[in-house]
Amino acid sequence: MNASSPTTIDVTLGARSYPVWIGRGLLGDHARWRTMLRGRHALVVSNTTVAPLYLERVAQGLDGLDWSSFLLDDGEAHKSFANVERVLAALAGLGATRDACVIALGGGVVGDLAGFSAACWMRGIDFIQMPTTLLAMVDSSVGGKTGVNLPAGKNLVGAFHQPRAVVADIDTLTTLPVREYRAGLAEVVKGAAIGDEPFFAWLEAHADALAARDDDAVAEAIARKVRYKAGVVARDETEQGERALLNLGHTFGHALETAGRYATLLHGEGVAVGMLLAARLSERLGMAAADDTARLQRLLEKLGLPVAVPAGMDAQQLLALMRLDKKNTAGKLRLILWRSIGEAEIVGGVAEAQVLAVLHEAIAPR
Ligand SMILES: NC(=O)c1ccc[n+]([C@@H]2O[C@H](COP(=O)([O-])OP(=O)(O)OC[C@H]3O[C@@H](n4cnc5c(N)ncnc54)[C@H](O)[C@@H]3O)[C@@H](O)[C@H]2O)c1
Ligand SMILES: O=C(O)C(=O)C[C@@H](O)[C@H](O)[C@H](O)COP(=O)(O)O
Ligand SMILES: [Zn+2]
Repeated sequence: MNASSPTTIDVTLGARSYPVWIGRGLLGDHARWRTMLRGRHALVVSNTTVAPLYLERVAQGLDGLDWSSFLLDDGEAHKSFANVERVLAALAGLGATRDACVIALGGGVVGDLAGFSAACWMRGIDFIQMPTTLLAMVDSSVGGKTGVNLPAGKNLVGAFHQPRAVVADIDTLTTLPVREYRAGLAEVVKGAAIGDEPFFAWLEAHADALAARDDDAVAEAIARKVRYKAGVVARDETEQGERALLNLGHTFGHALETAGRYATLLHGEGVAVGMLLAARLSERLGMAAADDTARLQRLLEKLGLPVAVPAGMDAQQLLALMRLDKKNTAGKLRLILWRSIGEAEIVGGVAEAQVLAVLHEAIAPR
């Protein structure tokens, strides 16, 4: 895999189809992504950690355009409505017209917020995802879910707004801290756990290589996960059905992230713990076998991911946060559970008592 021959995976959505390019040196491959910019204006949204590392590489490709950058402070807490307003003010300052393009350079926080800002400006302009975390490459940059958090919960405000292209330059992963890298692996495991048992078995077989950040294993894991997600999104762009499966572990995980005020668990870490809680709930409801839970836990541990609810969390508070999850209907919890590895399903009307039992057990195990 190199700059001249990246892996290309198309997200097929008719006239709004777009390529996901995965390879080395892609931020500097200006000829490739510059063709995606239609107008005269571009706003690069990044953050104070990523911009010093990679903004210059992107800036060289914007020569001749009216462009500027807007940098967020680092962290999930900055995926906020207030920052959307600031990005929109930056677009206004640039004089951005409807053919302008927002470029999201960073992890999922930058991508979600920049994408939502692009969806709002003049009722929707182009944006390009340039993911620089593993999590953003395998998940958040693909599929067009954009949005921000509210104090009441994660991603409560947002829009489906697809990017024009995704430029995943895997060279950027060399500077990614190990904890962030591992958090990205959780979303890879999730894809396999939902609907691809052979991929799950491949992850088990390559867990040591992935934990050691072996280049070939990482590149293959990225491509396999993106191919899987692109297929789901193409079949169900706005989550009327199948796409909800991509939320495995998220009802619990989002509650854990929010309860910790984004200072305790990273998103991917919340998903790791959340998947395990979903597996235990599946077991409790008689849907799945304990062996599958154990297999999931072993893989997460091998990849260096947390598997326990952090100390000090309260089951009732977590349940209250779960009640605001977007999948719920008619005041009832709707969760993604599984029958076995690779066979997840949407389960409505889950009794709160069962969820609480799983939470209590996890918080104070016997
Ligand atoms: N839209 C979706 O479909 C979707 C999917 C999954 C997650 N998400 C969202 O994505 C967010 C999590 O994304 P994330 O895990 O990328 O977190 P993040 O955006 O906070 O990035 C993680 C950390 O890595 C730093 N960083 C980024 N790239 C770097 C690099 N190359 N080198 C060094 N440091 C780098 C960032 O500054 C940050 O400190 C959450 O808000 C989550 O809700 C959205
Ligand atoms: O793309 C999707 O669909 C997902 O659910 C991917 C998730 O990994 C991601 O965290 C997403 O942001 C969650 O969305 P939400 O609808 O639960 O807010
Ligand atoms: Zn996620």
